[in-house]
Amino acid sequence: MKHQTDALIIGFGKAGKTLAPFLAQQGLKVIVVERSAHMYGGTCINVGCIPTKALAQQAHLAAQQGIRDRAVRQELYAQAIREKDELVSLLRNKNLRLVQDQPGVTVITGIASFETAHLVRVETELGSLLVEADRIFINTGAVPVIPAIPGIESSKVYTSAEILDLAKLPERLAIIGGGYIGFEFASIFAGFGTQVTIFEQGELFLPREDQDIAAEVQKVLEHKGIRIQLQTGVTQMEDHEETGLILHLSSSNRSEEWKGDAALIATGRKANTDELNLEAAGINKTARGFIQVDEKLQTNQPHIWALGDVNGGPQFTYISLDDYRIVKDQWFGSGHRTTLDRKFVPYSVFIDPPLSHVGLTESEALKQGYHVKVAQLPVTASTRARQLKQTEGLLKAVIDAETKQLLGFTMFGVESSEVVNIVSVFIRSGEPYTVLRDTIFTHPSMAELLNDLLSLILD
Ligand SMILES: Cc1cc2nc3c(=O)[nH]c(=O)nc-3n(C[C@H](O)[C@H](O)[C@H](O)COP(=O)(O)OP(=O)(O)OC[C@H]3O[C@@H](n4cnc5c(N)ncnc54)[C@H](O)[C@@H]3O)c2cc1C
Ligand SMILES: NC(=O)c1ccc[n+]([C@@H]2O[C@H](COP(=O)([O-])OP(=O)(O)OC[C@H]3O[C@@H](n4cnc5c(N)ncnc54)[C@H](O)[C@@H]3O)[C@@H](O)[C@H]2O)c1
Repeated sequence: MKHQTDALIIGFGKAGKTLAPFLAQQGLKVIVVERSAHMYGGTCINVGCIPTKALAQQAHLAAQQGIRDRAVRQELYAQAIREKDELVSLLRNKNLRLVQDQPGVTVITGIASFETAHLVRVETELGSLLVEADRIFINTGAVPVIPAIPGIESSKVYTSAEILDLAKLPERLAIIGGGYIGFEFASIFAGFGTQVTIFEQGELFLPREDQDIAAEVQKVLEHKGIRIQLQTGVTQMEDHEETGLILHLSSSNRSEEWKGDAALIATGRKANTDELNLEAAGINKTARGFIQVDEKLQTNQPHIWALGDVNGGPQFTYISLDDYRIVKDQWFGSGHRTTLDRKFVPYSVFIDPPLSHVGLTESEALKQGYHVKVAQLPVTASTRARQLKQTEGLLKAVIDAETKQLLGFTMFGVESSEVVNIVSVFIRSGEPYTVLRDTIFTHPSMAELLNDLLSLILD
């Protein structure tokens, strides 16, 4: 069977699921192909942001109760997994409805691969079909990088998606890789009382952050029982009848073993293109294996675009959403939007409490030749944090001493993932920091700390 369509979207990611109804509302015939019925809504809804943050919230509540009894912790964990599953299932159905119920959009469940630059084969459970499209949007996301470690195929070694379904709370968990995923799962499992050790090959803890911030985060995480071993690689993994899993480790000065129940692989994510047969469409890839795009997300084939993680941009749901905006703007907007005009993109690592940042760090600003003024404030300064009983962490602002502009902001503390968005909007306004310093905020709130933090800057 062969379908003819104006627009074909491969992958039900954030960009694709937003683009599909929009294009249909403009009168285009749209087909969305998603490989798995368990993935309507994409990574974020099913195995990414949403389930991890749902578990993080329950882990936080469990940690606050400080329960040591193993059976009670196991029950709290099992309940959290059940609630996470319910939430994911609800959102997956809602996402499917939002796309499928839009007149003009057809969702096909199957694996897409290129036959030619305009023709795509889809392997469904009921057989194979072809889709011929005028325009094609690739939104197939990313998959975990699995390092070549002997024994990694053990059933006790999990990817981030697999560990979300782990029924039994591990007593000892190793995490390979100290990045976003490693830290967020470390925080989740430590919250439920698991002894977590992170093995990171790099020599610095949180290398992108200023070292005063990194030191504070490390102190708080270690206080929560998370061990962090830098400059450590895993050379072999072995199932063991009594202990469960043994990891053979190598660091610069010694080799040792770790014994526990389970390990999580969190060593980065690579483009999900293996099944696409990009060669048949003549689509170029970058040296890192991502689909090569220009600043308007167009591939070397002018009728094919790549959006989201698969194009090698920052791997965040909100960047995938912005990719949608860039593509939309090319036909239905000013035509000016590009990836180059993304300024001051914030991020949050959802550990407990979250670490959030926007703009330059102090060391980046100094490297770029700015003459800076810096303010720091502990979260204990906040009455709101005291009410919430979450007084860990600190805030830091970096100001250009000459122009008085706010160059960067970091907050390690409760509700930082909200506060950072206020600062991000403010920095883009180009106003001097004094405007934010003197802005009226509600009380009690975490945002009002911005008044106090910026008042520490002396003119
Ligand atoms: C554990 C975890 C936690 C995360 N937490 C956050 C967070 O808190 N905040 C944040 O902003 N980001 C987070 N991210 C990153 C975020 O999930 C991704 O950046 C985002 O989901 C990428 O979306 P996308 O549009 O690129 O595509 P995806 O959402 O990845 O969708 C791609 C879809 O394409 C389908 N597909 C793949 N190949 C084919 C094919 N050949 N044919 C048909 N369909 C195909 C896949 O099944 C998938 O559904 C997290 C990621 C992970 C793994
Ligand atoms: N809160 C969020 O926004 C959020 C949450 C989760 C994931 N994400 C996205 O998902 C992406 C992938 O996350 P990630 O944590 O897998 O990748 P990452 O790139 O953030 O971190 C991977 C880490 O693993 C280390 N590493 C690599 N190979 C190793 C090895 N063999 N042994 C030990 N350490 C090794 C690297 O040095 C690095 O520190 C992130 O880049 C992020 O964009 C975002």
